[in-house]
Amino acid sequence: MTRIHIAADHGGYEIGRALQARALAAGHDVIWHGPDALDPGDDYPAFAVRVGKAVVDDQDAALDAFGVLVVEDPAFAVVAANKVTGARALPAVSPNVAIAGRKGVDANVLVLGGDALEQIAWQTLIAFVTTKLDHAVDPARRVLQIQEYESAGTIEGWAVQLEPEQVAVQHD
Ligand SMILES: O=C(CO)[C@H](O)[C@H](O)COP(=O)(O)O
Repeated sequence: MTRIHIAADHGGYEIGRALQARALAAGHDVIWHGPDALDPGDDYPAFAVRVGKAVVDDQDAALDAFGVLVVEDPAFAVVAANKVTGARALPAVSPNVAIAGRKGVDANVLVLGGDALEQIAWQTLIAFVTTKLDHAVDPARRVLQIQEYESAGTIEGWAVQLEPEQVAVQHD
């Protein structure tokens, strides 16, 4: 069962709640990170950081977890979520964009726009949580380089070299 941490600010509240309901109905372990009700004055950074941190904590504990944020302009919340060490948030307007983000950079937080059609947003979410990082040296090495900078503060050290046998075994 995939755990989905989800939140929305006032720019995406309705779609956020709709996606929460659909994910629950589909059998996922869904955790809503707020707000409790539509608040036209709320601010996205707290939701973005909460969701990013919850996902990273779960992934560090080897849980299958993803984050979903729904806001008016996804780019802003992407910036906030990516301040969490270990978060790799990206905006996606379609399943294909979500799939590319999962395959290319092992993205773990999906940021959707509140003006998205519910059905497209749902298909994008499902594509995101069911696609894996490409089992290839290049994307794996690049994710390791990002992680190297996050943890060591350098971008040219231990993670630059990666041989094919060092890529983690893919589990389907
Ligand atoms: O897009 C957003 C975050 O990424 C917010 O939903 C947006 O900034 C809200 O702005 P406003 O209060 O002006 O409606």
